Amino acid sequence: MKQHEGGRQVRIGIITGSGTERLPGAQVLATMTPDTPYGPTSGPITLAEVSGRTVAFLARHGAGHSLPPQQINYRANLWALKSLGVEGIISSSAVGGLRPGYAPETFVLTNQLIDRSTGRIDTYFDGSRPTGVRHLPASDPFCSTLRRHLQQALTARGLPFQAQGTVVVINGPRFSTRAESAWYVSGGADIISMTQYPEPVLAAELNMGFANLAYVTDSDTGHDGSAPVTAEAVFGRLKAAQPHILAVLEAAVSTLDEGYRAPQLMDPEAVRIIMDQPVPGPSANAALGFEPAPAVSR
Ligand SMILES: CSC[C@H]1O[C@H](OP(=O)(O)O)[C@H](O)[C@@H]1O
Ligand SMILES: Nc1ncnc2[nH]cnc12
Repeated sequence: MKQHEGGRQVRIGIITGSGTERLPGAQVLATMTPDTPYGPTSGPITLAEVSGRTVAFLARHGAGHSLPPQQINYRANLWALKSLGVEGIISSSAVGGLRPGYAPETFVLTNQLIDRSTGRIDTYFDGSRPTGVRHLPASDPFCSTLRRHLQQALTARGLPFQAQGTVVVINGPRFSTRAESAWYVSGGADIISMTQYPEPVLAAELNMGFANLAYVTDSDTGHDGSAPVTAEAVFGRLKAAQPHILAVLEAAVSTLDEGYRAPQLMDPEAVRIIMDQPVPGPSANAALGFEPAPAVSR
């Protein structure tokens, strides 16, 4: 088990989405910008104490929401969290609701996904390392234990939620057409996102558990008679909901006991080979076309 900051173990990661770039209730212990074999993360990773637990926190869109969903370096983000010792990740996302029951201001504990993104690198097992060919069993990409902790937190606060939901993930940055939205509903989707892929499968490839707290900000193209979604409407709803989103994330962290073990879906030896890769450093990142990471601060 890796240890940081005077022997503290970092076992829980938090990845937040649009509108949530800080954990105001957390005591910050350190801020770091880890290099990875895949280039820089979305931004600094903050080690913080939340409800007596040390967590590693990352805002997926970077500082000032500078990264659009299709440009996020998902592989670097998940690799960096694993390298800090993280075993389970709780994430948050703004989503559109596609059906009755998934109305704006409802929370959803996503349990299934349909990937309709394009061009995103969604595996560590791309043949470039001596891991052998690996195929992730992806039937249940969200961790039921982490979802249960989120459910307890939502219930305790009396917040409206759906205990299950299938998310369709589009590439963005544009929103969907009416025809696309209707098609996703006919295919079984309940909610729609631009970021919930490939985070869960990359986490699973590294034997980390992953759960998502989705918050419905809109009704997408307006199946319920409301106006079609705009980014402004999404951010407006998120601003009002932010205290609840943070409280639920923090409460879920507080109830996760030390005995949490992530589903082990990948051969640990293959994971070790991925995690033992040398980190090329900032100059190599630049050669790969990535911006240098911001400076480390403490
Ligand atoms: C501002 S609407 C589009 C943006 O918001 C969601 O991001 P996140 O899941 O990180 O909260 C959506 O998927 C898009 O990236
Ligand atoms: N309607 C929508 N489509 C895709 N991503 C979203 N994020 C929030 N609302 C969304």
